[in-house]
Amino acid sequence: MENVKENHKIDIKTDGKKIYEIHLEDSFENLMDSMEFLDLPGRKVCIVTESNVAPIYLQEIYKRISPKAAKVVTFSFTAGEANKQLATIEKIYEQLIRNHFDRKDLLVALGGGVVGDMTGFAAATYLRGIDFIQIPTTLLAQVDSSIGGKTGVDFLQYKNMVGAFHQPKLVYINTAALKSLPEREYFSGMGEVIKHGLIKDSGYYQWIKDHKKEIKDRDEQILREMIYRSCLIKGGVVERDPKEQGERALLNFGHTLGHAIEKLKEFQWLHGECVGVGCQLAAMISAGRGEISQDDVKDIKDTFKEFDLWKPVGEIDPEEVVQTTKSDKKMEGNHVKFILLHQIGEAFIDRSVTEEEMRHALEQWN
Ligand SMILES: NC(=O)c1ccc[n+]([C@@H]2O[C@H](COP(=O)([O-])OP(=O)(O)OC[C@H]3O[C@@H](n4cnc5c(N)ncnc54)[C@H](O)[C@@H]3O)[C@@H](O)[C@H]2O)c1
Ligand SMILES: O=C(O)C(=O)C[C@@H](O)[C@H](O)[C@H](O)COP(=O)(O)O
Ligand SMILES: [Zn+2]
Repeated sequence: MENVKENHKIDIKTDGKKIYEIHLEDSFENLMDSMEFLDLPGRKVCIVTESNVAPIYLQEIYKRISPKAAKVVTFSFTAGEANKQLATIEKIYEQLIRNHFDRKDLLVALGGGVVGDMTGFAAATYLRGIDFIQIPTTLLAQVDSSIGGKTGVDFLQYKNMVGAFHQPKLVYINTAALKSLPEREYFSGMGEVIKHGLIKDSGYYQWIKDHKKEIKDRDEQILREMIYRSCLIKGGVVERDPKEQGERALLNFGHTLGHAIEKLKEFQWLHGECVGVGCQLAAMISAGRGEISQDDVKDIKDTFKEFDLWKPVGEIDPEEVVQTTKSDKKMEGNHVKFILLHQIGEAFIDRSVTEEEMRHALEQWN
């Protein structure tokens, strides 16, 4: 990975070849410069967004793209994880067919991770694959979901059960879009940010702790540095292992139990909140094995708590969590794929975590 133009751009490469750029901006002013290479005059564009984002940002994005493209249409669905499902994908296909979209046309994902995952999946599957770009508008999407090409939907409320790897052609991040993000959603994004520090970079984890006040205040410089550092971590993993053959599984830290809890709470707790809880539980299991200390666990819990990433997990039956985990796609035969910590900043894949260890962590939760 290479940093160019004073941290405004990050190149994502696989096998030494650039596949796309992440542009880190503080407005939408440079969007059309960033999209120049996409040769828009010969292409139709469908901007996919949802009911909370559309009233704030759709008009501006539409106004910028429409003079440059052959035609621009929009598609907006009702916001929320509950709509991250095949029924919404079908409606996107309908809009594309109605407007005669062909293989050279382009989708634009304008929104958070729900929009990004579904737009990417529609792009991966419509006519066996068309191009798409990401314009992420939540912290979670800017640091994590817009990068790396994991696209898909939930099925029977099991997370991301149906999907495809399909990389975007561009990720355009406007950090100013986070000004309108509600606090709970902003803190949810911190679940993935803290995860990045815990699995890959203890210095970054320490930096997050040292700057918690500025992060909470959404200080522009600190926010920019944080998003940049998280994009480097996520992008680096994706470059080395784009299709999750090995290292990329580390990005699943906190997701084994987190996804089960997200399902059992019927998406009332946000993805980043469940990941935060899942990271804390995985830290407890790591400590139970003597990998990290109880002081580390306390430190990790305190850090998540700073961003309201603690939930009353005790209200869920531990047995249900364990059983739900066993129906998730993280099962390999009889073994659940778990990510644990050797130390803060160093994660590893483990396939030997027992039901008893999971249950014990859930019962000890406080
Ligand atoms: N593909 C990946 O690699 C990856 C990584 C992490 C998470 N995810 C997925 O991402 C999803 C979570 O993403 P999310 O947290 O962005 O959720 P989200 O897309 O539901 O957005 C969160 C909320 O913020 C609102 N919103 C979005 N941008 C806004 C803005 N700028 N101002 C005001 N409101 C705004 C949305 O309408 C929504 O209510 C989950 O489905 C998760 O599984 C995918
Ligand atoms: O990019 C990845 O790889 C991740 O695992 C990032 C996660 O934060 C994200 O929630 C992802 O969608 C989880 O993927 P899944 O394959 O466990 O459903
Ligand atoms: Zn996640």
